[in-house]
Amino acid sequence: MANRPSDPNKSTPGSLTLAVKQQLGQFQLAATLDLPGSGVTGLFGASGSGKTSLLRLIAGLDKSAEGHIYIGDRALLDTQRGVFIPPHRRRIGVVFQEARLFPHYQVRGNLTYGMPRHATSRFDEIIGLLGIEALLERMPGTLSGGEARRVAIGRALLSDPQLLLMDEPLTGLDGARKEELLRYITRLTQQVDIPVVYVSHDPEEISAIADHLVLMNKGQVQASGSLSTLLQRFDLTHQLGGFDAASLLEGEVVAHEEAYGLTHLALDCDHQLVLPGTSAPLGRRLRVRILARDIALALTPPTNTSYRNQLNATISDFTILPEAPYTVELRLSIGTVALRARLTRKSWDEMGLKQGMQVTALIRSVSFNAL
Ligand SMILES: Nc1ncnc2c1ncn2[C@@H]1O[C@H](COP(=O)(O)OP(=O)(O)OP(=O)(O)O)[C@@H](O)[C@H]1O
Repeated sequence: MANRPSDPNKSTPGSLTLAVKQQLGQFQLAATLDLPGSGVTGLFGASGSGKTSLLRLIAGLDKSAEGHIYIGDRALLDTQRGVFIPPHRRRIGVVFQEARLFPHYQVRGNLTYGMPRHATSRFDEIIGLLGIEALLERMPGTLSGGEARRVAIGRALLSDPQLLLMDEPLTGLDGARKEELLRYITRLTQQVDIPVVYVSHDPEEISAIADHLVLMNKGQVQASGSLSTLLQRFDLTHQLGGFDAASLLEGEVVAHEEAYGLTHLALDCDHQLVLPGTSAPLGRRLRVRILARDIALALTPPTNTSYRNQLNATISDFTILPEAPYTVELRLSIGTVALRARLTRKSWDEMGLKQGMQVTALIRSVSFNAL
């Protein structure tokens, strides 16, 4: 079990530390975690892996666990010391799959319910970030699903929490509403300095929002670390999306080709990517996602191709996973940046590829998904 932060000087303010055990019928949750005190942690795992159960324990909605949960050096639960802080005193904001608004209060009343006086100054900023200014006098029953969730997020934030928990907040929304709400949530998490634990079983959603990833499997924490690092791990390929194994790259917008609708992104090394045009201003940092299966390799830089991205790369590692014996999983390094790729075993053999070889990674610009 993880150590309790007994020395307050050693615990990071706001960081969540827990080691809990709970029996739920046949299911046993046994989770040990130490999360960063800022940014977004994606809590990811198959259906029934224990994500919601863990979130309920953190929020204090379930009393039947043993162990401890701390935020910094503040105990929320410590069964050895007989500590259980009730949910309303934990200073944790919770957003569930459904909005759970009070039906007889206007949106404004829902937002200000439970808002401490010192949070009043944040009201305008938060409703602005969530784009709900025009909804304040409406009744919850008249809101769309996406609007109601934005109000629920606003209410959770205005309760002045030290931690925000979100349990699949996009569930049940259609494609366009989902994207819109994801954009609001991403913007919010970038501007509001409160750590967020975000539960989802959608790899793309997690890639868009999370900095840190916790992978749950059968009630246990299988892996915890920075999202981009865990995405590079071959052994987690299956759990992290399988066929959709991807890499996250981050860079700075350095040029727009208006006439062709293309944007140039400088990676953290000497390389540039060309992607579909974005409205991001020059100098803005952008995160892009690229699927392993969208990368092709050539032994020498080809001429006359339609690939807009031709990057000098080194094969840093490779493996053949038992569940996919006819494909080769590769890790490429492009300067300091790591990139996952996947080839058929036949291409690997015919090209005579080996670890340490220099190759050219070919990527069509349309394959990049700006997040
Ligand atoms: N009160 C309970 N009694 C018995 N079993 C329970 C109880 N609560 C949860 N479980 C079981 O614990 C397991 C984990 O459930 P949990 O809802 O935490 O999973 P999850 O990862 O959030 O899944 P999903 O992605 O489907 O929401 C499931 O097998 C569930 O049936």
